Amino acid sequence: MIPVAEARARILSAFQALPAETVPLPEGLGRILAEPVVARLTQPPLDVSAMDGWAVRATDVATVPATLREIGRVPAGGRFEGTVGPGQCVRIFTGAPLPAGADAVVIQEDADASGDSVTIREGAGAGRYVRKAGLDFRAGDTLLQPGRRLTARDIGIAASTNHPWLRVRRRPRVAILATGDEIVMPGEALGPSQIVSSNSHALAALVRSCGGQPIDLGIARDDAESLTALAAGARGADLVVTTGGASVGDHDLIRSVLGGRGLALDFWTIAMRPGKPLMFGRLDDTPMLGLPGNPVSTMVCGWLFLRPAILALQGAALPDDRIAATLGRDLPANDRREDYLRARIERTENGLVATPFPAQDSSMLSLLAAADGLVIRPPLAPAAARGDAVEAVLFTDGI
Ligand SMILES: Nc1nc2c(c(=O)[nH]1)N[C@H]1C(S)=C(S)[C@@H](COP(=O)(O)OP(=O)(O)OC[C@H]3O[C@@H](n4cnc5c(N)ncnc54)[C@H](O)[C@@H]3O)O[C@H]1N2
Ligand code: MOO
Repeated sequence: MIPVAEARARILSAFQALPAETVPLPEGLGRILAEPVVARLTQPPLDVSAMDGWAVRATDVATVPATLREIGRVPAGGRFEGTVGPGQCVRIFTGAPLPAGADAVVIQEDADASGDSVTIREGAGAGRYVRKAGLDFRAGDTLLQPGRRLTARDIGIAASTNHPWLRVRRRPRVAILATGDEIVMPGEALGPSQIVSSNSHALAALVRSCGGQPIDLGIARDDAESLTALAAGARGADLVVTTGGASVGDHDLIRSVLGGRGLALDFWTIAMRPGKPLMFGRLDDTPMLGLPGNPVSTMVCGWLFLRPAILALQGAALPDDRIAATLGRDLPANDRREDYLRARIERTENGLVATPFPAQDSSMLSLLAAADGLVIRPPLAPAAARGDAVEAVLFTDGI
């Protein structure tokens, strides 16, 4: 059994970023940026008004009230060709370019207009309500760095600088192979001792939420022929994930069958609960992560080992999902496996409080669905009391 941190490091070292591809801007949402987004223009392109009112010369309104003559008007998208001279002003609207000669804007609430005569009641210093050209960004500025998962805000800024498409990492193709005679697909007729392959679906959803493209290879029966045939479908994937058949029982065939058919293991078994029989290696040329079949073990290992691999394939940094919390209940001493306890995590006036559920059996998906995260108990940790400091994983979108 190798430590959790070593398993994670060995898995991560096997992956590098996939090539980039070009996608239309709206399809960039959630993708990992492969090349910097550099401003193609300056924003705003000219000095513009931030308000509706009159463009003035600040010196003309240094003493108020002051009466000016309106010599024209300029809407957003328009342009006033003349120059504002002493005693003159131009009617202006939000976003419109400031006319030559003017250096400030008086908002319309502070002025009274009658014909072309405008009486200013509140003065405005030079630069008042003027957005200088380039206030937001200038052509050539780097606005977004590679490795970033694109948000709606990022799509907005890329659009504002006139990028119709983006360079993002190709979505990793992740083949998912379930195993077991007792497993059937949702919707299929269930025999008395059969169960639904929740793992296939939960893993596919996890893959998708990390930016990958899941490929369902189906459910291999507990025989060498079925397993070999379905595992062949992994060819061409960037990663194959198996679930079940990882342990030591007579029907746990992943190592015994695939071992003779192209599987080269890097490691098998880690000092972790849930997830002890985790395996990692290559199936021919395809990296392979063998997850334990228990549904909670599959998903907790999916979060801790599969997600980082999919992010590494996209050149994305692993978001920090660790938090400091205080324990909401007493815990017994731990054995030599690093324990990940499903827990409710609440924000209180004393900070985050993490309360592990009393039951932790790795078949109980209901408690995983109810959990906000996982309290981490290091190997051989002594008994802990309510109120003690603990580290926890906080689930974010995707699990
Ligand atoms: N003698 C030992 N027995 C076991 C050990 C051990 O060290 N010695 N380890 C236990 C641990 S820990 C785990 S975790 C499990 C993992 O075993 P497998 O990876 O071989 O998983 P299976 O036996 O195939 O299945 C376990 C459990 O999960 C259910 N399952 C499997 N696939 C799915 C699926 N796609 N969707 C939903 N549920 C699934 C399956 O029906 C079993 O109930 O081994 C322990 N045993
Ligand atoms: O490691 Mo198993 O995942 O404890 O049930």
